[in-house]
Amino acid sequence: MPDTKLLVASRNAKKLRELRRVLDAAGVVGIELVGLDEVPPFPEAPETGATFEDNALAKARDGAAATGLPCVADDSGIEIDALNAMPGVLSARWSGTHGQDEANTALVLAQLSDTPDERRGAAFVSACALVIPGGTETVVRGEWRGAVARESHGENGFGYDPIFVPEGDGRSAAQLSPEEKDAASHRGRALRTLIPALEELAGT
Ligand SMILES: O=P(O)(O)OP(=O)(O)OP(=O)(O)OC[C@H]1O[C@@H](n2cnc3c(O)ncnc32)[C@H](O)[C@@H]1O
Ligand SMILES: [Mg+2]
Repeated sequence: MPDTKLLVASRNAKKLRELRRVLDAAGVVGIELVGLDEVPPFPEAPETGATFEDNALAKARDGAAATGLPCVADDSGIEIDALNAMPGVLSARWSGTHGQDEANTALVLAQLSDTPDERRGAAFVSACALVIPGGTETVVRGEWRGAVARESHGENGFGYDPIFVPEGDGRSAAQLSPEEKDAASHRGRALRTLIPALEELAGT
């Protein structure tokens, strides 16, 4: 039986690499991951949902509708206690332009410049949606608790990783190896709860 193609609908290359790594590590046999660059371009709804779940579902629905393939998508961000859980769904464009990781982290560090250690709590959140054309829709959430550092450290990962220090670790998320991050991260946690739905999709 040929592998079931699963479209992974993300245009963030570093996030896509993580999505693929976690799904591969999950060892779900019978699934072939397909990237957006392997399918004809299609219009994507703006990410204007109020929640990570709304946005993840919109991205996965768009991908499934445009290609007829089962589609998984992630919407994620950082929720900072001292900013009333912002940037949240605005994480990618917090500094005003989409995907400017350094500008986003610099702005957050400036906003928390006088925030004491005990009030620098934060959590990464990932909502992952799996939409099967003519079939089920599954949305799951993973969270990763930590704190916002006072300066950037580390070269790994992407986005806010250099200023996020996971609970129980003195290093930033950008100082973790990819495997260490996947084992603990919001995205790893969310995707691992999708495994039963993925195994059902693969017919295994
Ligand atoms: O929507 P897609 O195409 O998947 O790509 P994106 O980068 O726009 O992704 P989101 O809309 O989900 O925004 C996620 C933003 O939240 C931040 N973020 C999400 N996951 C992260 C992680 O694991 N480490 C660091 N920052 C993360 C980072 O700034 C991302 O740009
Ligand atoms: Mg996005």
